[in-house]
Amino acid sequence: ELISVLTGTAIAIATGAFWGLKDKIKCQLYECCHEPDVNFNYHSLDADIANLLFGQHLVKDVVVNALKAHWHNENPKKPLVLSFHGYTGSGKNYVAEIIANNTFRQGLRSGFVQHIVATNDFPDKSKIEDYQMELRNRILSTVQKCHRSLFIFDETDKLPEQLLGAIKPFLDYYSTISGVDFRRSVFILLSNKGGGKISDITLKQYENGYPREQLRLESFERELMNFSFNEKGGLKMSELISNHLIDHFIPFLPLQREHVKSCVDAYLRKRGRSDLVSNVDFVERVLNSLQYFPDSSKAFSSSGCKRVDAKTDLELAKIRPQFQFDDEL
Ligand SMILES: Nc1ncnc2c1ncn2[C@@H]1O[C@H](COP(=O)(O)OP(=O)(O)OP(=O)(O)O)[C@@H](O)[C@H]1O
Repeated sequence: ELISVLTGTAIAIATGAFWGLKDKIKCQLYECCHEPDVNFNYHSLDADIANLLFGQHLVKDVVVNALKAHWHNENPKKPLVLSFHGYTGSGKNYVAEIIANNTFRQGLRSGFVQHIVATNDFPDKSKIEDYQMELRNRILSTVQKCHRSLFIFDETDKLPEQLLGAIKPFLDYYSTISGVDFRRSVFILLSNKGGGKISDITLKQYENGYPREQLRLESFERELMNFSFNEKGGLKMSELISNHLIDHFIPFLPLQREHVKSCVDAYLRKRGRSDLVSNVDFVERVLNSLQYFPDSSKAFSSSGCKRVDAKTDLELAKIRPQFQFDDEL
């Protein structure tokens, strides 16, 4: 009897080792849904948001903690759904990318991250039914491969209502859909909706001379909910809201000149031109090549930090290289 117990144990160990080895080899070749390919790094996410993102204190407060709580919850009731709102160039896609980089080794290139851009992926209105099916299958098959998948819906405000309706069941409190458990995945909806309201609130704070860092999430959340409810075409969005499927509405504030300057500095460092960071004339030329609003105070950049790289490159191209100057002598 002892021999048979020992043999059984040896077989179990050998089988375990075999599967372990097989998994290891497979994961060397393909992406796997566990460490090190999928590993939420709370500390580096926190550090990245603190160091790389300028002027968005609310994002830092809410996003990092919401993700941390969801990731460490053994038994989440639903997927985490974050709705990012704000004007162009304020950092919505950038934050989604930072989240992907701190969760998946391959970042946005991971097979467990789906970046869905409404106007690009679903351009033809007459094909809505095909798109509905396609989108549903895309979501299902991704979560089937990894329950920790991340879905980024860019331009959610331009997503046809039928398509927004198609994703609704995935955001809901169901334990499984077609046998797939969605509760550990994360959905991030990006839109420009509410950008005007966010900017009004931030402008008022600015004009009253209070620091924007004093603005709290509550000042925006109700406004954003009302806005998404009432706006034309926001019907399905309002269904997501009334069913409490969106966990957090996160406002991206319009960026001030000082934040854009931080973007210019960061880009110069990335390009290996830290020497120009303290060159006031150069930095001012870049900043002046962007537009600001409103006319009265020019408080905010119209394109946030979006065109900073291109504008900085343009100014860099105008600088005559030193050696050329020497040559001419
Ligand atoms: N708050 C910010 N801090 C640092 N860099 C930023 C910030 N906002 C934007 N950027 C820079 O500008 C680029 C463009 O921003 P991003 O694509 O995130 O804007 P967006 O809010 O998603 O705009 P859109 O609504 O047009 O899609 C980013 O890749 C990043 O380099």
